[in-house]
Amino acid sequence: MEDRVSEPSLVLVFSGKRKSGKDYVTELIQKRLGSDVCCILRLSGPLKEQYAQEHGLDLDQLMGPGPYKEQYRADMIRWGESRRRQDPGLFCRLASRGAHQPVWVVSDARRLSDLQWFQAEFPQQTQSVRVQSSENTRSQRGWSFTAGVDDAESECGLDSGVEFDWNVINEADAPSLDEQLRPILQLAEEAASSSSVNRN
Ligand SMILES: Nc1ncnc2c1ncn2[C@@H]1O[C@H](COP(=O)(O)OP(=O)(O)OP(=O)(O)O)[C@@H](O)[C@H]1O
Ligand SMILES: C[C@@](O)(CCOP(=O)(O)O)CC(=O)O
Repeated sequence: MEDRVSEPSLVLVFSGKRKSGKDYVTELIQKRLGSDVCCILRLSGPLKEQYAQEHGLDLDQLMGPGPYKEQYRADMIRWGESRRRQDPGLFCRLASRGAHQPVWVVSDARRLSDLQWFQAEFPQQTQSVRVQSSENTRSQRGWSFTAGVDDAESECGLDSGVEFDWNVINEADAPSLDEQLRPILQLAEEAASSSSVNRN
């Protein structure tokens, strides 16, 4: 693996629908664990970087939560799919370049091939996490159904056929995120401390 500094002790692979809160939840995990222990890997990061460069777009806005990226989403999906057809692990590999923390949080798996890549590379360490929110809640966060996006593989590729190790309900009337994330954070802390023992 090019540029990999060290093997992770735990890889948490997150997926969820648009505006389910994948970024929000994964950023909360990183905040709780600290950025020395936990890095966030966005598979869409290298994809958006290259897409922005080729199309002369504003990368910061493409990376953010606002409406800008939605104008380009359908075309970015097509563009990314053509790259993935040539090399299904491309964005997984690029996103994990240089990651050195013991806990990796992959914020945006969308296809079975994304999850399978991490499971194949790190069979002992990989756990899958699904973030769930109702359509009503997602709409309040700015989501509206877009044909060609919300009914395509990018949004539906992990809807069935996967038994997630963890499910997080990101809703106001669900138990607090801190409460739901407690066992995951505990696992991550154990993984991080076993990695520091092994490294010393
Ligand atoms: N539990 C929460 N409390 C408050 N705000 C939230 C919560 N979850 C998500 N949000 C807000 O909802 C919006 C969408 O969340 P986020 O960007 O994390 O979703 P996402 O699944 O990464 O979306 P996408 O990939 O479609 O951009 C953001 O503005 C975020 O701050
Ligand atoms: C193009 C794409 O990477 C956009 C992801 O954007 P975001 O994670 O929703 O901000 C989706 C995809 O890979 O199909």
